[in-house]
Amino acid sequence: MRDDLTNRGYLPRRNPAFHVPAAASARSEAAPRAVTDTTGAASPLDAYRVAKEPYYRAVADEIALYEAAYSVRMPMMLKGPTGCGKTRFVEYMAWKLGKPLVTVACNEDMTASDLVGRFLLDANGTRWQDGPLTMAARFGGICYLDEVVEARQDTTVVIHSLTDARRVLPLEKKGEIVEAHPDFQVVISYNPGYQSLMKDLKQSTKQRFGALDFNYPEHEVEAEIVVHESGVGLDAAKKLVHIAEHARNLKGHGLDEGISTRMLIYAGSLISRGVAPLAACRVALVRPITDDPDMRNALDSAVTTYF
Ligand SMILES: Nc1ncnc2c1ncn2[C@@H]1O[C@H](COP(=O)(O)OP(=O)(O)OP(=O)(O)O)[C@@H](O)[C@H]1O
Repeated sequence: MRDDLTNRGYLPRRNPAFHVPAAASARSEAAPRAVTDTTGAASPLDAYRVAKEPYYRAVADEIALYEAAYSVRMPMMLKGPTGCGKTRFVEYMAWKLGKPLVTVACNEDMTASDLVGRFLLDANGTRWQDGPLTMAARFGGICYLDEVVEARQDTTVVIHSLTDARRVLPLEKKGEIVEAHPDFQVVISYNPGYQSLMKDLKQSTKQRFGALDFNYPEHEVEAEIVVHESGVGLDAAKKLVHIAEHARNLKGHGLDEGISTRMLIYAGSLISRGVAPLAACRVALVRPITDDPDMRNALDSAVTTYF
């Protein structure tokens, strides 16, 4: 049930910051494909397999481009506004390529040790615990740093030696240099709308990545996604997309960000469970994105145009 809800967008996939993907808990359906390190031992990344095919509706040639990038282990940057499908895409690609996916939700309190690892004290003394980046590098996973720009620049630089020709990670505290497993890849997500001079990636970080642009899909495709993910009918889904398009035109004119595909799925989910469309749109589309009374009125009247 939880997986069903997660796949339909009701439940968060990425909290806490360093997590086992929801799909991993439903692993029993797929034949287990053990991850091995170079010595052939089983790996802790087994828990990070995406076992069930995630629903992903391709919008252009992003799947082929990503596959080509992965074939040369090019680090990738997924650029686009919030809730437009970047995370779903990387989950789908990890499944398609049969690689474990280790996701880290970046934040400004994150330190390099949170990524790389640290010594822990337990009953038997101190022991080293790999962080998510080290684990993915050691055992060959895709490490997805979501909203990487939220991390401080001195944290982000730890990925530099892994994202150029060296493909190594020095663990200074441990006195070890980890050579990245051949399957290892770093993927970051980046919302260009949020960037400011104070908060941006260094050029020396950006230039280590290939980049794929994401945006809200065109009308028919977005409606198809909303139908699939929320269970709402196609007519209502199309109306929801019209409302979103209206709001997206107000970005920069009173709205910081437009209504995302994720929000449309929330609205569709409420409608498909019997909530009146006006109320569903207010709760899921209008109230979350603005507190400005005039803007709320403008969006409410856009809603009443369609419902
Ligand atoms: N092309 C798509 N195919 C299938 N589902 C999609 C697609 N685009 C968006 N979605 C749906 O929209 C929801 C939000 O997308 P997702 O979580 O991938 O956004 P995101 O771009 O990673 O957002 P954020 O930057 O906030 O993390 C997904 O859970 C999925 O249901």
